[in-house]
Amino acid sequence: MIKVNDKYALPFLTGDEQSLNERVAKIHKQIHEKTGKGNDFLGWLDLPKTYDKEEFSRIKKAAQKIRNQSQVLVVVGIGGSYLGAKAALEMLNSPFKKKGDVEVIFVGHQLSAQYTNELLSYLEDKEFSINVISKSGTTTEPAIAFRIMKNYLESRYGKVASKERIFVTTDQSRGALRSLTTEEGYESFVISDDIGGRFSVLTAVGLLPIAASGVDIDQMMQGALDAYNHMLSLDNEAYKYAKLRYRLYKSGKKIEILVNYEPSLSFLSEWWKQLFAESEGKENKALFAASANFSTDLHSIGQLIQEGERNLFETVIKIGKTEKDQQIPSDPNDLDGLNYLAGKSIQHVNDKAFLGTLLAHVDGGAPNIILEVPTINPYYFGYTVYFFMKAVAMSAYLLDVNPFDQPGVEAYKKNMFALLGKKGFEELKETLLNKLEEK
Ligand SMILES: O=P(O)(O)OC[C@H]1O[C@](O)(CO)[C@@H](O)[C@@H]1O
Repeated sequence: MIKVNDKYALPFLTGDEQSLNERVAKIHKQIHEKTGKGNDFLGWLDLPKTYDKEEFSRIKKAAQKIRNQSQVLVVVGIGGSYLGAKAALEMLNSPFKKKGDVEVIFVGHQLSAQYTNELLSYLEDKEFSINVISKSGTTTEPAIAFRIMKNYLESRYGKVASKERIFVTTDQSRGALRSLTTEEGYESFVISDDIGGRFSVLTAVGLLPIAASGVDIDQMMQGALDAYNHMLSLDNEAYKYAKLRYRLYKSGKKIEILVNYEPSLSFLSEWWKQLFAESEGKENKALFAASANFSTDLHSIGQLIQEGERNLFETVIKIGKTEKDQQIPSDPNDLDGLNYLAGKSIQHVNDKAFLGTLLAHVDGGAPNIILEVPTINPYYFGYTVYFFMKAVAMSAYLLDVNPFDQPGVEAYKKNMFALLGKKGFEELKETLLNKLEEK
């Protein structure tokens, strides 16, 4: 299980814990009785127990089909329809491509012409399939990418054979992607109405690309189920984390940096950023969700964490033990002076880097919350994502905002549509053009 170590955060805390505990108890009831703000988006809460087993086995079959017919799986999606799968793949697969592996490549998570063009060239001599993921089916970035990828796929395999290579994950009945799927007869999977994008990694949204890459999704769901059970009662580690970050926020901290000491966790942090920032960042509230990869970033933003404005704290994901380790060899000449480490492992050095940094940053006035995760495997991916989802629900409710909407994301979209000349946005276009011309 994940343990929250608060030893290095407690000295920085102010505020009355008793009254906070009473609020937490009330919110816990609200979450489980589904009576709080946005309560129609709590489908993720019981999912590890109630997920559709029939669809789950269909996902595994589709993943196998993709593995049989493709060298590359192109996954089209953005935000919650991208980050969860990306986080799992980075965390659980080797950073170096192995012969025979299905390579999963994402597109539609930005609007880069260069990237899209390079991808098309890369696919030229490879067998590939597409998994397009969009709950709304209308998000501009993936919609454009899918149109381009589908065109290219059909030019390669023909329209009929392409149908065997397109896998759609979208809403059950609404949206452009659902209509297209029904019309073309693509194999499809459902994102249920009561699960928002950033809470969807344990649905087909995450499961299909993750399974296609060869990761054991049974283990992943087992981890999520255990987390679900460990976090059913009021006294749980997710709420402990939520309370700590809330109290740090209330004592004046404005930035939370999620820190890891394993590069394979860097996209878990990207997933976490969306989860916390979209859930909490509203009504002029919330901690800024940032991330850092150590020891890499100790040689860049480490200086600021140590001595910059004291408006931040760190939440460190500490992995107990990695599956693989590497010994440092002895050298007869010892010109680099490293023989004092000969026979020691890199893991050992990394552990000392963690401890040294922890003490230095805490001494420098940066509180540290430590999340102790035993190891990196599919089980702990499932466990960790459920832990964070439960934590963010509590944390956002403590801020008294709706954890499950994201109204602010529409602002850039509207402006972009207007500037692109989309029908219905003519007036806004005028206003924007005037603004751009103002000196
Ligand atoms: O799956 P969709 O509907 O394409 O949305 C993708 C992402 O866009 C957002 O709605 C924000 O625009 C996210 O919440 C979501 O994860």
